[in-house]
Amino acid sequence: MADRLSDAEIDDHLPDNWEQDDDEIVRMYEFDDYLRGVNFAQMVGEIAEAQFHHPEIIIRYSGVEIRLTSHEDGGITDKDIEMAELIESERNA
Ligand SMILES: C[C@H](O)[C@H](O)[C@H]1CNC2=NC(N)=NC(=O)C2=N1
Repeated sequence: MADRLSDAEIDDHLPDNWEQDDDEIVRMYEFDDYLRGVNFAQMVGEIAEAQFHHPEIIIRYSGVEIRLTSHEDGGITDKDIEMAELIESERNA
């Protein structure tokens, strides 16, 4: 079990371009090519499997939305922040 973060802690630790939406953290990654978005979703899935912490991945024509929460802990934890940071690192690699 991980401790849920306070709104202030979340705000302090959210990577740029990520937002809090109730008990999730959310980021939309825009792509001008649908299959680049699909490939990005695959990469996110591989990170999720490695971390054993799984986001909701919504693939749209305009881009890919990533939504993270810690289901077992009932809210946002360090695991979600770490996943967001890992996804950002891969996206910017
Ligand atoms: C049994 C439980 O599903 C697993 O421990 C993992 C799998 N991936 C998970 N992913 C997320 N986002 N939250 C979880 O609580 C979680 N739990």
